[in-house]
Amino acid sequence: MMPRTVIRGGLVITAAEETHADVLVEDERVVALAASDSDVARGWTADRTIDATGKYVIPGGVDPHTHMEMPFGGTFAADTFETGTRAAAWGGTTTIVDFAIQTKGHALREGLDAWHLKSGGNCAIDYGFHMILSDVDEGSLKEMDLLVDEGVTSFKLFMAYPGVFYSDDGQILRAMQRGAANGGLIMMHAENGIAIDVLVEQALAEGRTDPRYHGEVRKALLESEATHRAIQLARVAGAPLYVVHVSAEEAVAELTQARDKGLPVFGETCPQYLFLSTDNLAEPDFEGAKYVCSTPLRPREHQAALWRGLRTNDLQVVSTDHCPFCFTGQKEMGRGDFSKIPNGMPGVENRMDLLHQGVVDGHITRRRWIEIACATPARMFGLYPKKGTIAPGSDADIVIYDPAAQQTISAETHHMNVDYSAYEGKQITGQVETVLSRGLPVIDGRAYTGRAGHGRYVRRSTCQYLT
Ligand SMILES: NC(=O)NCCC(=O)O
Ligand SMILES: [Zn+2]
Ligand SMILES: [Zn+2]
Repeated sequence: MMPRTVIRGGLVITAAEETHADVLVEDERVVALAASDSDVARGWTADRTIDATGKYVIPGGVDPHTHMEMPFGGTFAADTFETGTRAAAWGGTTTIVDFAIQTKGHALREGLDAWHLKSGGNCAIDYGFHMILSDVDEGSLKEMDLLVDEGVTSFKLFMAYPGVFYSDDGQILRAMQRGAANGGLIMMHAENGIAIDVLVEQALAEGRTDPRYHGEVRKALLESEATHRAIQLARVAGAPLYVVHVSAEEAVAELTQARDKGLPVFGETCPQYLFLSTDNLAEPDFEGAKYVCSTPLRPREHQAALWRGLRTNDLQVVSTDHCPFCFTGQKEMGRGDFSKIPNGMPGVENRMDLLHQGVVDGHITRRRWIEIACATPARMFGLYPKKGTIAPGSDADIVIYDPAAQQTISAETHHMNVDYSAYEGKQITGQVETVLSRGLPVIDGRAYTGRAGHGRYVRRSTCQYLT
């Protein structure tokens, strides 16, 4: 007999509906939902019953943008697949899609194999990969086809970071054309890196070396210019486009304009852009380094445009871009030169809670919370309905969420392998109570009960958001 779990009495929230329903889980899957007061639900027997009275029963979060152990800026992101996926589970995320990296001059396959080695047997929750293209040439274009067939169905390109990940417009166009043919979705880091490097050089030459200048040189106009250019290139290629970590109001406007034309252009933002600002980058005593990421944090006024974009579906997804570097020893590499601060921020544990706070604050509805954090990321990256919803046949990736719990975010209590929290002291209404990953309790009444190696690699299908 397969182990059976019944979750009773909660409010089941999916992107499509909210219902008072009991959920029957058999082994790794959801097998049925039935109204909590129905004879059908009452008739279910189970090995375990979870009482969700007064709680939300929501799909596990799908975070489609993380960088565990990423080599970047002369160091490595501080979370391993083991620590990072455990922290994700604590925060109610049950699937991540991380980025395997092609090293310049090397095959995509080499990069993908390396990421499988790092992650295999170490993850607490399920995971997939996108591929970062650092070297678009005939060889890597051909390899894209093979990767799509293997479930790596999305490819990130960079208009930023010349000499590291940067691709020029010709390379971008070629990759987009290939994506249009093989179904691979192009994800774009849209910032004009060539112009930014000029401004970095000028700032440093004038002695403007503090973390806040990271935000000043990476101008909103250079994000919107690159976003515009990426959209036009995608149109020429006849390819859909997904713009990652959108932070500038002007970039949202580019996406809105494209979508108003009916173009298949999508945008993602991250909690740091919704809750933090250049005020954080300007914190004294080099504390601003904690908030250095790219695209950068923007002045507070941009936040309203991002929330609006999430409401109007001009932005479809909220990921974390989790790329943690410790303040001590890592962020400190950039004392006296902001351009040497490793770019990236921690957040994989905080996303579901911060977005729930967005519900409490009236920015989005409960269903929209689930849509942007679970269902649409799953659809966008070919994981739906296995992930991102609670329905018969879906993986039993389920979170029991207490909407009334009060918590204070802190590095003292978080589970990410990083020595600070970007949201230190922030009060949140709502907290994850129990998390099932394919039926297995990985967080059980706020205790960790998962294990490294439970998480499986997921082969993804191509983007389902258009269909
Ligand atoms: N975002 C960031 O600052 N670091 C991670 C790499 C990237 O996504 O560009
Ligand atoms: Zn990026
Ligand atoms: Zn990233």
